[in-house]
Amino acid sequence: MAYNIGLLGLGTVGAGTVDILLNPEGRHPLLGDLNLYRVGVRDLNKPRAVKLPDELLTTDLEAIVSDEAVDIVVELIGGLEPARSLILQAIAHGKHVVTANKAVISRYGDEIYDAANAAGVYVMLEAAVGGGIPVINPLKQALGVNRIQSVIGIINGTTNYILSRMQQEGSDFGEVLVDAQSLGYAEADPTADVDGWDAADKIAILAALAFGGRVKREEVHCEGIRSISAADISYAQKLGFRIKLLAIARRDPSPDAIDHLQIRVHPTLVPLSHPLASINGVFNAILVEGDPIGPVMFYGQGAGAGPTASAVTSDIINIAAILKTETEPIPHPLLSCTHQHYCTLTRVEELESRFYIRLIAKDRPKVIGHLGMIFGEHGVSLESVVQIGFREDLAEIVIVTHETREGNFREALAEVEDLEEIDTVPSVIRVL
Ligand SMILES: NC(=O)C1=CN([C@@H]2O[C@H](COP(=O)(O)OP(=O)(O)OC[C@H]3O[C@@H](n4cnc5c(N)ncnc54)[C@H](OP(=O)(O)O)[C@@H]3O)[C@@H](O)[C@H]2O)C=CC1
Ligand SMILES: N[C@@H](CC=O)C(=O)O
Ligand code: NA
Repeated sequence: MAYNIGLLGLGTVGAGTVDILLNPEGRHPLLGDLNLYRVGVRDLNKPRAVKLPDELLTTDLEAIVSDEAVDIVVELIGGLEPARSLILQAIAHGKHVVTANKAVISRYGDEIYDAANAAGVYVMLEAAVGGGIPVINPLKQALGVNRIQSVIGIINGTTNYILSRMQQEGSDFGEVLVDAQSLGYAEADPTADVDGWDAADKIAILAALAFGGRVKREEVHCEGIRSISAADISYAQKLGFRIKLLAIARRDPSPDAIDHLQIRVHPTLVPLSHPLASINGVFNAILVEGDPIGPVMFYGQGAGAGPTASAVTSDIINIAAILKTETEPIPHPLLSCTHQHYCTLTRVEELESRFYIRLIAKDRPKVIGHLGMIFGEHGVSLESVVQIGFREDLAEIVIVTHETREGNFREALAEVEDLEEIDTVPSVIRVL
């Protein structure tokens, strides 16, 4: 029995997927049951990384998702529209869907999964988080019996690649971003990577699976890496940290916030001894803590044609396996998504973190005393204060706080910024 694949998109991931589908030797025998039936693109004349017969390609994507012969629609065009509408149309026509599109799923997952459940079809998304790393299906299946306490990850390959090269070579941000784009890691608009939105989409998806409730993507606090400078990377190194863009989801430990989740994305100083500190380049890693399993870490290539296509194709064969073994496919309880309620997210001011602050101050007596006093008045205790560099009559001061409520820290910082002796506050970064 052959299952017809309608592929939408033949860019980086689409071409990687075709490469696996057309070269099944030495891979799972179920690949032999798949037939690449139609491929939808925007521009028929564009040079392609894979060679396909002309008659397979079309610019009419709606015809693919409504074609009776298509069994599985694989959406790899990216972006919100027309991806969302095409996925919904595919579902309405009874097609199973595989997608790598975290932007669509994190924003319209409720609509898409409601439609899929009503139609009795699957929407699979292993490639949407962590690229080739199996993390979605393990959260649904192998870790499903655990009470998950936290999910902390480096889940954007582009920013990890940029930060790693800035760390290793002292390279310039813009120059490394161009390399990440040419290697196929970055989104069509790399703003989504650099400003943390891509990681926020992904942690919203992981949190929904880990904690069993829907997450409103717009409530996820998100900061990117544009403001990270070579100076911060170097000071962090001297203080025993690496700067990483972390995506964090955990249960709120406060007794006043039962059932609340803390979900956020921001650059973070990670202690060198922490397992996430040594994840470099396009590699991603996701550290999950559950009860009773304890810590589990998933590690691998989080972007790029081949690794992402591996996840896409594994979802396709999962669906093919179900189609092959079940005459009347019913939503498989470990593969479908059925949660209905929305999780409550803790406001960012209530979060507890340590902070790294780099200040440029006038080099005068009592400056450090004033800083200590202001932070102290807001209940923010300082772990270390180092006056590191001098520039004419200015001093560079690097402070690391103890764990503190973010709201208190922000109030203190606003007062510090108003001090006559403070020239600028170039960096404020949370510390893990
Ligand atoms: N690149 C990566 O490493 C990863 C990407 N992803 C996700 O995978 C998806 C695809 O990404 P990627 O392969 O990098 O994207 P690309 O930009 O490389 O490819 C997009 C493809 O979709 C086609 N396309 C886009 N819009 C339309 C449209 N309106 N009508 C018809 N065809 C269209 C393009 O056609 P044409 O070629 O003719 O322009 C192109 O073939 C995205 O959701 C992305 O977030 C997930 C994990 C990793
Ligand atoms: N642009 C993304 C691609 C995969 O999701 C990344 O850099 O991680
Ligand atoms: Na994955």
